[in-house]
Amino acid sequence: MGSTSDHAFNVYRGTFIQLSRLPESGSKPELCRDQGALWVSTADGRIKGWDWQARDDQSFADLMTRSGWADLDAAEPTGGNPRASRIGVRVITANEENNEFFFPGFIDTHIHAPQYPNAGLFGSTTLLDWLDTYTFPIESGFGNQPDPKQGYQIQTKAEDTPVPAQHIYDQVISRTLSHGTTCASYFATIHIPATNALAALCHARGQRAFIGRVCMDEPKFCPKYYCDFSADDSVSASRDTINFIHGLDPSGRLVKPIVTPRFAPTCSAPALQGLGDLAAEFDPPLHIQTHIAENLNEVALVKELFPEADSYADVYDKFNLLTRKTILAHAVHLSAEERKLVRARDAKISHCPASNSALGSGICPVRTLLDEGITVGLGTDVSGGYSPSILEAARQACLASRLLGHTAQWKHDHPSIDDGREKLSVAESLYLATRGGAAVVDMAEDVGGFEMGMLWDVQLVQLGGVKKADKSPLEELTDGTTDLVEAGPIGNVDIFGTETWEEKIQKWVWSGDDRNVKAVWVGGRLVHTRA
Ligand SMILES: O=c1[nH]c(=O)c2nc[nH]c2[nH]1
Repeated sequence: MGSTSDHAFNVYRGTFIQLSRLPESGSKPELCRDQGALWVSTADGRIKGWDWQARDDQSFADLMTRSGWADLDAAEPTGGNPRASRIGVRVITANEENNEFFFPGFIDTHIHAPQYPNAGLFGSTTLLDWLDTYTFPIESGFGNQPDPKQGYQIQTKAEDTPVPAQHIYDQVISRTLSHGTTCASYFATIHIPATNALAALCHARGQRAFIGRVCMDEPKFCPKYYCDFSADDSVSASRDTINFIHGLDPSGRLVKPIVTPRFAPTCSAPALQGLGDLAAEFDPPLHIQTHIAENLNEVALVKELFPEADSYADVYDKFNLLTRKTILAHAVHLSAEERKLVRARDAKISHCPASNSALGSGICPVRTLLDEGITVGLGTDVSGGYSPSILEAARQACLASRLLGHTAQWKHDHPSIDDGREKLSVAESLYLATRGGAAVVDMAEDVGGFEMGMLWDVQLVQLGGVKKADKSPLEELTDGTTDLVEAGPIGNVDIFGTETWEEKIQKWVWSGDDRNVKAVWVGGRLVHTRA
């Protein structure tokens, strides 16, 4: 928020639901609910306090008076304390009647923005043929057409960005915000202008983002029409986008660069080395993102391409790409040794269950990762994943975990345990979507919950229909009224008035979507409202 705001605080009123912090690895998060008022500074978009006593109108009025605040949108206060002598605030209310609540914004720790037009298009492909059939062709369109004689040219001027690329990126941001995603770690393409355009759009639209220019220089694997010229080009083109993003947002308050070797098969050893060095050159070191052990054929290919490495994870480690600021997408097929290495380096994992099912990659053993103390968040992995919704990713994480116990690997690793502990609860999946994701992008102190000083990266969720009468919908039904959603359905989550608040959250996870997201804020700035 800039200093141009006409008021010092926004005061949020109603129900606030978040996940508890985990006291130690292996412990399980719980859903926590508070009711009352919480205030956020318009100067820095951070939470400055709350009052969980201020639940009813009278105690809220007392809080306003005590704090010397006046609601700028209300009629002139009556009584002996005129508005002129008070500080103006704006009050935003989550309406209890309509099952509204504030919830931390979702964090998408792995999404390919240029692949969005392909969301839902994958046929029966698996990773390696999917890349050739769908992915490289669409990504290559984010630069100008290659010269048939000279091959692919790295475009460096902003005006070289094809118009459709701008439009697609704008749509990705609109769509992810509408699903409550306040922060995303984006893979762009190899093109400098289009990568910069994605960063500029996130900055202008107010979405927190990590932006990575994709590096891929290995001619043995990359198609001729979509490949960096050389390892040096991979590094210098990345440096150009990093410089652009640092210029765009010098404080890194909203948008940050992230070094992005696509994955080991597309990168030569000199490129991997150069990118590891590039990330380490900055103070603090830059974030890094890549893919790892998504698919068994990919794992075999890496073994063939890097025979000197002990494992896939070791390839990245040898080039200093396994750091505490590294996001490894997928990690479906890591060995126990590799998990130990990932844990030792404190690298993070983006679990992408929708993609893993869509491309038939396998079932990531999330419980094992968590038990071993590895930090995990959720990724949509558009367009290996078909949906830009992290709520869908949370749902798919729960479902995939329910199949995990049926796999030969799980049975082999846990021969005597059959207690269903591999299953992720709704609370755990929402933890991965919020606090887990925050830890993956190294922002656990800043986003993912409602703690003092945290940024107001939040969604306002609404469930059920908007109530017309005072009666609960169930009472209306027993009265002979048959139309439960007569007063206006809000998505697929029907609330009958008999549910506990925890049950409402379960219903949201299993049946909710963007229709339930009424408003979204990032750093205190309103960035989306439902039409
Ligand atoms: O899901 C994936 N999406 C990609 O674009 C990709 N590239 C390498 N490995 C990948 N996996």
